[in-house]
Amino acid sequence: MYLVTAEQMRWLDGETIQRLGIPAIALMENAGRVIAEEIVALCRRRGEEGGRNAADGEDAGLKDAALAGAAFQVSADHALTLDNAAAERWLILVGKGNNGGDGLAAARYLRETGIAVTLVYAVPPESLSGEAALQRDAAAAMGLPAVVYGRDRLDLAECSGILDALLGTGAAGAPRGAYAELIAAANSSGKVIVSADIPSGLNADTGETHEPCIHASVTVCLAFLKRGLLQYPGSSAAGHVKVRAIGIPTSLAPESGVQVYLLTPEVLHAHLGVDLARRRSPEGHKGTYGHVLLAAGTLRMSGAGLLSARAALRAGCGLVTWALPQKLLPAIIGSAPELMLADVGGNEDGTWHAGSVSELLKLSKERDVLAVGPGLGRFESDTEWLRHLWEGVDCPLVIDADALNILAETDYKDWASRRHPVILTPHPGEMARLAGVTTAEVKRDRIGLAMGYAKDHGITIVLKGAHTVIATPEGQAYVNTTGHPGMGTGGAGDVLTGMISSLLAQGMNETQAAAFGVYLHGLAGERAARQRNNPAAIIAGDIIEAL
Ligand SMILES: NC(=O)C1=CN([C@@H]2O[C@H](COP(=O)(O)OP(=O)(O)OC[C@H]3O[C@@H](n4cnc5c(N)ncnc54)[C@H](OP(=O)(O)O)[C@@H]3O)[C@@H](O)[C@H]2O)[C@@H](O)CC1
Ligand SMILES: Nc1ncnc2c1ncn2[C@@H]1O[C@H](COP(=O)(O)OP(=O)(O)O)[C@@H](O)[C@H]1O
Ligand SMILES: [K+]
Repeated sequence: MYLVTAEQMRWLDGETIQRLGIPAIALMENAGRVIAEEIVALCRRRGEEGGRNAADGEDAGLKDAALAGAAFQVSADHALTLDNAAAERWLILVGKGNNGGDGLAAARYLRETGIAVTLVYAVPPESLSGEAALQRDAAAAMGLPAVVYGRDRLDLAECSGILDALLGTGAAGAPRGAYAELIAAANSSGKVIVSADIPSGLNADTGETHEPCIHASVTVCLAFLKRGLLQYPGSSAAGHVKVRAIGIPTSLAPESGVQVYLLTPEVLHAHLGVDLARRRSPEGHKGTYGHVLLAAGTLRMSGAGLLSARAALRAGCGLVTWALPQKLLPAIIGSAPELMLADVGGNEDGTWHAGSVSELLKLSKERDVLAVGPGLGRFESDTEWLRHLWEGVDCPLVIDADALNILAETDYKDWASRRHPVILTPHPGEMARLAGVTTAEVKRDRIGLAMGYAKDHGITIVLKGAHTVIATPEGQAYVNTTGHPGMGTGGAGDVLTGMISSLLAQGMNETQAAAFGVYLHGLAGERAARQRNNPAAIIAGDIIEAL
């Protein structure tokens, strides 16, 4: 599934209208209809008590084999049929642009089901133009009651639900005047809110929420998923996002320049070529599945290295060598018997020493991936140490945690270019240091920032946190939705580093390994949570055990 910007969406609208010759009003009709269908579905879910609904009626009829086989049958448009329609009263908040037009079309379809609707114009209806004006006139001709905000009396307490069709992808800046007042009133009404396309007040590209922004229960996103709906806080404002087709062909998307995808099993398989079943050759042996070298851990943070190493093993690679300061050895021996340990010297206090680089370079010659960073800490000449690894290690590199902080302090673009790929796995704080911006700036547009950085530096970025973004040097991005806030627990990122390294060692390319690693990490987190009373109870080791 594609994730588009408002600009790409406008291009797609335009092409459908101009090249395909589909009138804009037809797209708006489709939009209105799918929005109405989702509202009806919502009313049906919450409202039914006793009595049969239309679906039950159909089922009962079909169960009667004699009738089903012989009798002529007619059924109504189920998607727009509602038994308890009389109990519903919806307010349709109508903006001046096409988003308002979608709302007006939806109002007509809702009225057809028997739901009482009242149009609430944010601006005088005379100021609508184009297709929205056509919808205004159709609604008026149908006799739908309408009020104008600020001119007529309005009591939100009298409704059973609110359709927010104030602002869509054409919005610029924070909602102004009547728009802002209506959004604030809708939010404080306590009524269920459905948003047309995006919650009004949301930046459709970045996911920033203006003050005020609608807090919807459901957002009926039209044609293509908007990037802002996948980025927090936009994701929270949108509620349950339902993407519905309105007649704009998906085949146009590649031409629009869209490069961002929702990370689904289908995208992993069909677009990235990942074998989700991870089939293995019957002849395979531990040498077939690759060997990860991990440079991680200090005496104080030995657990980070252990978590990464164990996660790498559980993610399926054949062998893991953990290179660690000598002082850690007595504490670690026996803690994971499946691991190989490599003593690389180090300082008396159990920290790393830059002299370890020659041993690491030697070890890396017989390994398929080098992962560096978890629990590494900082040490004298660590920049030169990392530079030697960057320039001298002849296999893919995964860089995490303190190794990212080392990179952030230097202009590594000046380092010799590498033959093999690099994956950086920052959380937003580390990303901020790398990009030289504040954490708030990273959060403002995670997708945009990760894409820009990855392309500019010729590396793969895994920007962690809710809805992790994987951005490639070629300018594509994938947004993950597996996982949950319970995974915000010490060491969860170390587990991810081990998993991505393991998938690389098994022969996946950097995009496959990063995307699939993130996806599996989230799924494992979900599985781990199901075994607890509360998702907050999981710890990083549980994620490994759930792999
Ligand atoms: N055929 C199509 O194109 C299709 C379009 N579709 C639908 O159209 C939507 C996009 O429609 P759109 O481009 O008309 O813009 P939209 O979001 O309705 O608002 C713009 C209006 O609001 C105003 N305004 C702007 N910012 C404001 C602010 N901060 N505070 C207050 N007012 C503000 C601004 O007025 P102005 O200030 O310029 O006078 C302008 O007139 C899209 O999300 C989808 O729902 C789908 O049905 C598919 C087919
Ligand atoms: N709300 C969330 N939803 C999904 N995944 C999350 C959420 N919060 C954290 N995570 C995941 O948990 C991991 C935390 O990593 P990180 O911050 O590096 O922790 P640590 O440094 O302790 O290992 C990341 O993979 C991140 O994406
Ligand atoms: K809206």
